[in-house]
Order: sequence, then C-alpha cells, then structure tokens
Amino acid sequence: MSYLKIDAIHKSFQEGLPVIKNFSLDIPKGQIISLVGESGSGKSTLLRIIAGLESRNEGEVYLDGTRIQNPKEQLVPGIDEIQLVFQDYHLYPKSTVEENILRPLLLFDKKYKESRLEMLLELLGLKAFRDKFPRHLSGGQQQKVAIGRALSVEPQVLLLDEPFSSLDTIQRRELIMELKTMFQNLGVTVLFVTHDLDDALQMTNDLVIMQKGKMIQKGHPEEIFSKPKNLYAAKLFSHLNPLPNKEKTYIRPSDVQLFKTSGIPARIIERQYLVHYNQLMVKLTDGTVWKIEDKKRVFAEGEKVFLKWEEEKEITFSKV
Ligand SMILES: Nc1ncnc2c1ncn2[C@@H]1O[C@H](COP(=O)(O)OP(=O)(O)OP(=O)(O)O)[C@@H](O)[C@H]1O
Repeated sequence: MSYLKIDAIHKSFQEGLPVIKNFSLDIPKGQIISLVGESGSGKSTLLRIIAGLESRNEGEVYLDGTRIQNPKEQLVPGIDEIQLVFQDYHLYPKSTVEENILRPLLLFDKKYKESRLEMLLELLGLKAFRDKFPRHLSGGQQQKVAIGRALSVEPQVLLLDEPFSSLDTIQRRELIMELKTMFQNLGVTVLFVTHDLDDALQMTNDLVIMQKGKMIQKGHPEEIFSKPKNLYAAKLFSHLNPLPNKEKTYIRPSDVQLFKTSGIPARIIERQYLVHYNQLMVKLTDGTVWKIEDKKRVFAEGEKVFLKWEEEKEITFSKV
C-alpha cells in the first residue's frame, strides 16, 4: 500500500531544461528503498521536493494521503514528519552532541526532550560522546549525530542524501548495517540516495535507478542485474564487453569462462591482481579489448586464452 506517494513530479530550474521528468514512486510504510543515480541525475532535487523544501513545476507528493505543500505555500518550509539528512552532516560546530540532537526540540516539553535524547543516544551508541563537540568525533559518529537530530522529532520518513560519501569503506559498511537494523526496529520509512551501488545493496533489496531526471528501472537487484533496461542500469553492476558480431549485445566479465584449448581465441595483454580474482584485459582477434575475471588466478600476461559463455547470459538492448 502506498504511504509516501511521489506522483508525476516535473522540475526545471530553467525553462526547457528539466531536471526531474515525470518521476513517480510509491513507497509502502516502513520500507527502505535505495535510489541510485549518477551525479547530476536529480537525486538531491527530488529529495528536497519530497521534503517540501523545493518547489515542483508539476506533480504532487503525498504522505499517508496528505499533500506535501510547496515551500511557497508555507511560512516555514518542510514538515517534521519528513526529515532530510545530508552528506556533510550540517551539525552545529559549537554545540555538543546532546545540544545538536536536542536542537529541533526547543519548543518541546522538558520531560519529553530528556527521554527522547536518552533513547537516541542509547540507540546510536553515542552516550559516551554526549558532551563532545562535532570536531572531536569521527565522520561516522558525526553522521550518527545528524541522524539522531533528524530522528529527534519522530519523523515518519527519513530521506538520506548520500549520507556516507565522506566515510571510508569500512566505516561505511559498519554504519550502514547498524543503521539498517535501527531503521527497521523504528519502523521508519527510508529513501536512501547514493551513487554507489554497493552501499545501496548493503542498505536494501529494493532499488530504484534514476538517470537524467527519469526513473529507468525499479525492482530487486537480481532482476535488474539480469534484465537491465539500459546500458546505464547494466553498467552500475559491472563492466560490459561488447560482442563483436551482435549489435547492442554485451556479456559481463563474470559470465565469461576461460579455457586453455577451445573457445574464442584472445591474447592476455594485462593482468591486475584484485581482491577476489585477477582481472585480465584480453585482445580478441578483431582487436576488441575485453575485461575478464580469472577467478583461479592461473593465466599470465602474454598468454593465449580461449573464451566461452552461455548465450542466455548475453544482454541485448533495443536501444543504447
Ligand atoms: N538551485 C538550483 N538552481 C539551478 N540548477 C540547479 C539547482 N539545484 C540543482 N540544479 C541542477 O539540477 C541538476 C540536478 O542536480 P542534483 O543536485 O539534484 O543532482 P544529484 O543527482 O543529486 O547530483 P549529485 O550526486 O552530484 O549530488 C544539476 O544539473 C544541477 O546543476
């Protein structure tokens, strides 16, 4: 059932140059959805529109049936029920962790403030840091404070705008796992925006792919992996090797098998040691260069190799 309904949103900052094009998405209550798109595809603009902080030219956003107003229709843009969290935390540098989290609760009752603060510090593992200033915290801890501040007003929806981009890979993975469980326990509806597919997959199973302001595809990653709607959606998952004799048809490096005696001949021109396999660059007889995965790490640079793959693994697009 639709809870957060984004209905045919259209947005241009300049006449004739749309940034969001007819974008619709229904998110059921309590779901976590990842929205993946390249830089400039309109992700932040869309989040700001959903939060009521940016005006839209066409379309509507509804939360549980209530229309979200455009900023111009409100005295103070935005609503408590929908909170936006940014990549660069937006913390108050001269306020402690406690003060940052309490900031949106200025007008709330003292008892409520105290209990909400204790609950959030506990939930986010920030009790030991309550009196520290943001500059004394790691990037991950600062982002937790920003999320704590967003959660202080008990929002129904959290919009996360590339919240982990400033963190290193290990910090990111740990924080995503921790937050995912927390969001599920709180029952909050989350739209997580990122340009990193790995982060998106760590956070959720439901993916939405956006390109140039349009929704390209949505669904389970497995489905998008095997039946991508376009080259951009396909390339989010891996490199694609073009088939020499078939137009607009590709094969993923992980789907190509390597043999020593039979198959399509190629010469290894480069070998790179990666975590899970050796990545080989091979030159086919027509000069095309492919990327291949040597999972057993048995092939060497300069060696001749033979390639095979199952036809059903080939990916063909009607248009690229
Ligand atoms: N206030 C604005 N005025 C004019 N153009 C804008 C404004 N905000 C965004 N844009 C333009 O809209 C397009 C989409 O920007 P947006 O920040 O929404 O993309 P994004 O997908 O979030 O990108 P990134 O991942 O780099 O943050 C860009 O071309 C940007 O320059």
